[in-house]
Order: sequence, then structure tokens, then C-alpha cells
Amino acid sequence: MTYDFFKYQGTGNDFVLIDDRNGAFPASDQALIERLCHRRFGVGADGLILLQNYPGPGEEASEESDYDFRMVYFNADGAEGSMCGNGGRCIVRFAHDLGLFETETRFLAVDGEHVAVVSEENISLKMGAVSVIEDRDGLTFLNTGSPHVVRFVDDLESLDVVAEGRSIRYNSLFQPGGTNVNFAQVLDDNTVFVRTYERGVEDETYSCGTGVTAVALVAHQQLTMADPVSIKTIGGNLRVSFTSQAGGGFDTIYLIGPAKRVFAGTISL
Ligand SMILES: N[C@H](CCC[C@H](N)C(=O)O)C(=O)O
Repeated sequence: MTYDFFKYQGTGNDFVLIDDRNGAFPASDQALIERLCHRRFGVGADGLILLQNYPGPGEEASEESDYDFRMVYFNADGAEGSMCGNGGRCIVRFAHDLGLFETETRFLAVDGEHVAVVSEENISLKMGAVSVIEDRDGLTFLNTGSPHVVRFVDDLESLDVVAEGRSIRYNSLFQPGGTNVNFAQVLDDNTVFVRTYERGVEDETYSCGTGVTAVALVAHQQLTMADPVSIKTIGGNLRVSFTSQAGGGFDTIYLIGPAKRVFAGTISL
């Protein structure tokens, strides 16, 4: 079998994208997906994303669920992950490149509906609402589609993100699922530098979309940083805009930044 694939990256968070509208890709083959994401034995990526038809076989679309496509996201370890913000921006660029919509799209992901707008450079992706920011034994924890710890530090450049991140990722407070871990340093009144340890990749990535979204909301709540928050990651710059609710939650959250096609190829099995 052969499968055409495309490689996309969003601020250095990189993904194998496959047009699976015919449903032929063996999505339950975890070892295969892990191998394709491997940087020595495969294409190399932080995750693999399928673009599927909505409704799928046996599903019925209602008027409210008139989606352009469905996003199915796998982490580099081959397991289906929770929501991926940079992957979401990449699949929107992919769907746009495939001609599935012109400027605005609605699609379905594991955490529900997303809308997104494409401009020349940037993809603005609407994220799910966040109802609560928790304190778990002094660690700030929230779910922005994926689970995230946010910790502010003074010297992010020299921090051992993998060692520190891994110890929090496996902390019993977050089991059985574990958590992604973001370390953040305030650079100025509305800019934060973020480095993320990603579960499922089990390493630091160059950028994490749901992670920087989490950091922006915590920066607003704990440090009164104003909307929109500018984020610097190793892989580039992002912006997060949001509305804060009286009860402490957030909605109309947008993750904004570039997403690009890098190359195309063919996987032969
Ligand atoms: N890189 C992704 C996060 C993937 C989340 C994944 N690591 C998990 O928790 O399953 C992003 O841009 O939001």
C-alpha cells in the first residue's frame, strides 16, 4: 500500500498530514504511526493527523453539525491524543490547500467544534472554552483541549525542561492520563516566553498550541496580563486572544499564528 502524505509545521510543532477522506489509512495501527513519526526510522514528526470526511460512514450530519472535515490527531507515540492547537492550525492550512473552503471553516476535533479563519500568513483557530483554572498542590492546572500545567520561572533559557517537565508529567497528581507541562517567563507587559514538555512526544517540542493558550489564560488570571497575550516559543511567535468571564472562566479563545506546508511525499508499506 502507498499513502500520500504532507508535512506541515506550526511554529516548529511538526506533523504528518494525511488526506484520509477515503478512510483507507490504518488508524488503529499504533506501531505504524509511531514509526512514521520517528525521526530516524520514519518521516519524523511530533504527531500525525488525519483529515477525514464529516459525517463519516454511518454518521448523520444535522444542521448544527455542518462541518467541512474531521481532525483525528495522534501523538508521536502512536496513541490518539487530546486536542492539538498547532496541529489544528496545520490541518486548517491543509484543508485550505486542498480547496475545502475559502477563508473560514468549521471542523470537528476530539474536543468538539472549532472554527478557524485563514489569512495570508496566519491561521486564527478558535479553541474550546475553559471553565476553571485549578491549583493542585501548588501547581496550576487547566484543560485547554489538552491537560496543561503552567509554571512561571525566572531563567527559562537555562532550565532543564525535559527533566523538570517529566517529573511533573508523571506526578501522581495527574495520573492516570498525565499532563503536558509549560514553563513560562514574562518578557514584558504582554509577552511571555514559553517552553513545553509534551506528553505523548515525551520530550520538549518547539511549540505547543494548547500549551501557550493555557499560559496566556494563567498570565491573565495570575499576573493581570491583558488580552491579547503575545507568546514567544523556540519555533516562533503566537498570539492568544480571549474573553474572561466573571466566574473565572474564559471563552472566545483564539490561537493565532503561522502554519506552513513543508513538503509532500509517499509512504510505502
Ligand atoms: N502539540 C499540541 C498538544 C498536543 C497535546 C498532546 N501532547 C496530548 O496531551 O495529548 C498542541 O499544539 O496543542
